[in-house]
Amino acid sequence: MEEEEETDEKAILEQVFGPSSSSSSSEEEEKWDWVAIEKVKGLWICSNFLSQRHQNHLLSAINSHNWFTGTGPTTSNQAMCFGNLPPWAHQLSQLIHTSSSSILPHHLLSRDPFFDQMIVNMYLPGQGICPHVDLLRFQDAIAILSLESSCVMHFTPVLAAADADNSNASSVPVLLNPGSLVLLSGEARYHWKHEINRNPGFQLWQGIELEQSRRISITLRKLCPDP
Ligand SMILES: O=C(O)CCC(=O)C(=O)O
Ligand SMILES: [Fe+2]
Repeated sequence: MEEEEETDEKAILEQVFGPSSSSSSSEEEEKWDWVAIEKVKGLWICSNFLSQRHQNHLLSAINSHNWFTGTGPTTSNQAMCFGNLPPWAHQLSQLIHTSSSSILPHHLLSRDPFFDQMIVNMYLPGQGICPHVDLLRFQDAIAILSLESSCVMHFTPVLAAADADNSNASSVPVLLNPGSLVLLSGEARYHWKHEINRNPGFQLWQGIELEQSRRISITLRKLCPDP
């Protein structure tokens, strides 16, 4: 990483999460190890996007909205924001922008705001999301931050999806651990479906079934301009 980028990174992290205390400074040294998922062009994962302290900070910001604290059958498991994001989400968006400056094409990085729509999803063990391509009302470059519980997200080519055997064979698993950020752009965003199946037996990573607890995800996207 260039020296200037490192300074940027530190400044934004401090702006978002406050200055790091010396006791936790070694844990705070996030280097943003972006890994390209080879089989899915435009799919990137950064497993160490947020330290534990930074994850806790975000979780308390989310909890302060009381989105998921209701009881009974009408309890919501999703919160959506359009346009004006809460300050913590706006800052997270800036952090994602800085961190992805060497990955995303310039025409995506130069848009302002970078993201203007957010969904926060809360999944209990066993709950996931069916295979889908995100709606075309959203532009390219979608970011998903994971908190609390790990899960495996599967990517399947849109064209293979109709043929069950073929789609299983070409499905690409990606581990989303807490604190990780996944970026979908280009082919990964438009030509691959993504899915999280948390039914018993499906959350396998390297042959071992993941232990599940509540999972929270923050999805950030940018709306297309009105036609
Ligand atoms: O919760 C996640 O990790 C994925 C959410 C998602 O794919 C969506 O909201 O379109
Ligand atoms: Fe999605």
